[in-house]
Amino acid sequence: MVLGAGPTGENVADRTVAAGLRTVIVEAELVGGECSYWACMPSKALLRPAAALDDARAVGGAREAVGGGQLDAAAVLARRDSFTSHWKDDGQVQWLRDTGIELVRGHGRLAGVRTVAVEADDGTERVLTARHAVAVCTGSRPVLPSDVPGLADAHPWTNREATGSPTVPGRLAVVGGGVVGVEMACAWRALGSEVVLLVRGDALLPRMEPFAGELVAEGLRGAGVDLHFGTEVTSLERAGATGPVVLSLNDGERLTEGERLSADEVLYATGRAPRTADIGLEQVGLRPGSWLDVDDSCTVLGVDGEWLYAAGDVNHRALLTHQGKYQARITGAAIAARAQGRALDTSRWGAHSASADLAGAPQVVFTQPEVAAVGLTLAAAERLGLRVKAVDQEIGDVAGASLYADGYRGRARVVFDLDREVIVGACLVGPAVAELLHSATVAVVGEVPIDRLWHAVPAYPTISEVWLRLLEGCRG
Ligand SMILES: Cc1cc2nc3c(=O)[nH]c(=O)nc-3n(C[C@H](O)[C@H](O)[C@H](O)COP(=O)(O)OP(=O)(O)OC[C@H]3O[C@@H](n4cnc5c(N)ncnc54)[C@H](O)[C@@H]3O)c2cc1C
Ligand SMILES: NC(=O)c1ccc[n+]([C@@H]2O[C@H](COP(=O)([O-])OP(=O)(O)OC[C@H]3O[C@@H](n4cnc5c(N)ncnc54)[C@H](O)[C@@H]3O)[C@@H](O)[C@H]2O)c1
Repeated sequence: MVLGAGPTGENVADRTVAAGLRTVIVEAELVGGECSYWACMPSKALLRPAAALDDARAVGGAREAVGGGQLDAAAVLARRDSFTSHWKDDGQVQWLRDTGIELVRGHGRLAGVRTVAVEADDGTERVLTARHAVAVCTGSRPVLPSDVPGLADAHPWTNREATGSPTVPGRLAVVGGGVVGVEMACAWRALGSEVVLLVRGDALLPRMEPFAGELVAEGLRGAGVDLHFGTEVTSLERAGATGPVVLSLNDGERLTEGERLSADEVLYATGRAPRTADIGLEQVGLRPGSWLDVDDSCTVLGVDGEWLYAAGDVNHRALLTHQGKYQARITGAAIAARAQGRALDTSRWGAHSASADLAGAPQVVFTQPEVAAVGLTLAAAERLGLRVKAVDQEIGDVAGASLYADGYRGRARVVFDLDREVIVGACLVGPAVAELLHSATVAVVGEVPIDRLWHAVPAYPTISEVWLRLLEGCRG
């Protein structure tokens, strides 16, 4: 039985059905989860037109064709709506049906060993007991600070409004310099909002290589985003239900109107919390509201009998759709193996070990410029005590990049393990680097020795030729 039909839950169910196990999936909202309706898909649908326009503007000849025109915001929002299927899940429900997965709609709560009670919208309850396993895939929700006066009454945007708004706000304040903050600042600025990005710390994307945040900051400022570091919101006040919201700031740098800022909407992009407050964790001896600790097979720790699994955002290993789906494949394989009485292979890179979560989870930040990263940063590798060196390369020096965009600006870094002679991390920043990332993921996850990578020849003249310079740097 699977609790939550986001991308992770759907994939666990797909794998257990494929293994011949009867599978029920329980969903409280829309089949497809946060990713399909209020996260990955709509946010990328909002960002892609801006990137396409920037790409055209960066190429002489094409630049003249598009001129100084702005995005057609209504058309972009309509295209976004089509990517969310207008917030209807008929297509995904049909996929469940075609795959042989049974859907039970309602809010599920653990009610004992292998047992889930599902409360339907009309208040009726149905109790289901699984033969083999329950996989909790309930995802995460936005977390807002609890100590900022006026925040709740200001009706702040979370990721749901930021990806689903039917209109473009005139002035948008964004709080938080993580991935949601920078992507949404980029998207709404391109759609015509005046955007102020308020960052508590002194850098964007603090978990990535420092140059990633620096180049994204430069890109945002170049696009007209008003970016402030060292700035905290101390209180908010919304004039009436629909009037502007006034933010009081503890301001590292001076803003307009002394230390007060007025905006039509304010987006809080300040991180995620697990959706576990009301899923019956207390029935199995766990603390409601906590992230679910799992081992590498995604089996929940602290619950006897190896029947409870947790995959996707809810286990806090890597809050990314593709890693959730990867964990789902591992979880499905583990459930099937245990159901068939087979031993698990939980060795590193084994069939039942989500090893890549920690060693090789790739991520793309779809700003202009894009950021694509996998594996360890230099700082993280050093913290682990690895003997490493960083090899840096300006991507614009590569012929393929200069053809891609006039004055291409971007940087790449690989982190090279001097003892094992393999690449343990890579970070690429620049236009169109997202599609280069899988080459880096294969190098990191495959632990391909530098002597063999030397023979992996990138085609001329592509941006991938940056690999030649990076490999020379590793060897030199
Ligand atoms: C704005 C934004 C943009 C993002 N962009 C990207 C991106 O480009 N790429 C990327 O890889 N990741 C991205 N992410 C992260 C990505 O959305 C998550 O990692 C992903 O959605 C996690 O999938 P999941 O299946 O674990 O959880 P979810 O997608 O959250 O799905 C969980 C499901 O469980 C259901 N559920 C919860 N509790 C219950 C219950 N008690 N009973 C029944 N059902 C329940 C929910 O209704 C939901 O449908 C983004 C996140 C945000 C906020
Ligand atoms: N393209 C992608 O892959 C993508 C896009 C969006 C989101 N995501 C995933 O979703 C997750 C959530 O993203 P997110 O940006 O909400 O979280 P995040 O943890 O990446 O960033 C939140 C930021 O808000 C700051 N912050 C926290 N509390 C604050 C406060 N009270 N005031 C001001 N700043 C505060 C934090 O210091 C942090 O920098 C991420 O872990 C990411 O993996 C992925």
